[in-house]
Amino acid sequence: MIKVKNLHKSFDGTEVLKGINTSFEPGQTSLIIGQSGSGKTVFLKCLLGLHKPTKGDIYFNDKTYNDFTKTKKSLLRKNMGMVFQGGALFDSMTVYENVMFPLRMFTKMTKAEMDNRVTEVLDRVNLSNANDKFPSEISGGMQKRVSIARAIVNKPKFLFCDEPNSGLDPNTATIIDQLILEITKENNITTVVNTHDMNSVFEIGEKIVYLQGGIIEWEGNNKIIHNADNKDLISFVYSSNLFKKVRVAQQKGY
Ligand SMILES: Nc1ncnc2c1ncn2[C@@H]1O[C@H](COP(=O)(O)OP(=O)(O)OP(=O)(O)O)[C@@H](O)[C@H]1O
Repeated sequence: MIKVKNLHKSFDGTEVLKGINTSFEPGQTSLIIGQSGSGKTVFLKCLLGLHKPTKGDIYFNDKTYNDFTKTKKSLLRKNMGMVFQGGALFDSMTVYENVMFPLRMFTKMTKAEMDNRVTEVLDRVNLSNANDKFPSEISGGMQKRVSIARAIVNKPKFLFCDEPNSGLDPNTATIIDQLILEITKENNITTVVNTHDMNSVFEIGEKIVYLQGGIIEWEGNNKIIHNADNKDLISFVYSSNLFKKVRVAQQKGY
């Protein structure tokens, strides 16, 4: 569970986040959406502890970063998995080595234990045949699956995904969305996804936070978004003719 209380973040006196209050539940995929420059990345970086809030607090199971000693902060970070926008795989390492990397860095597992865990997660993301391949030898969708495997190999309690579908075709994007949703449920992870992908909003938007100008303008889920009374949100989500038709269908209860 993550609770965000009155979160502010400024850079050189310019306020980017202007008092965010929200929470993210375990076992649920929560999406942060909003126009370019609305503060999504800054918000995600605050959650990850990469930006220190100017004001306000973020609670991870009732503890804030401020409550923690250096050792406990690194323990918390160990409990966080991150899927980066571009995948951020190490080009010089095989798929297997990429996924093993966090275990080598953060645990004292034996080689046999690491082998078991890496095999388990690669199997989970349907990549058991790609162990010896390098990132340049696999498709973008497979790279994203490796990135997800690497993010969950340490059994994190919190999973953060920055634009996990960028650069993927719609079919592959749906597979990645479903994988994130399933892994969230199977492991009861608190998952927060930063996305521009409106398909994801409808597919996995169990909670949706709409940021505009550094504040939350609307919050809800994919079952009620078609009835939102926020004009900016509606024109943002249902911008294409196809999605306008989706909204009409949703309002008719299809
Ligand atoms: N390190 C920084 N220093 C100064 N300003 C920053 C910094 N990081 C972000 N900003 C500013 O904060 C604002 C919000 O940026 P942010 O990257 O969070 O937007 P975003 O919603 O993620 O946009 P996009 O969808 O295009 O990625 C922008 O005006 C940006 O210039």
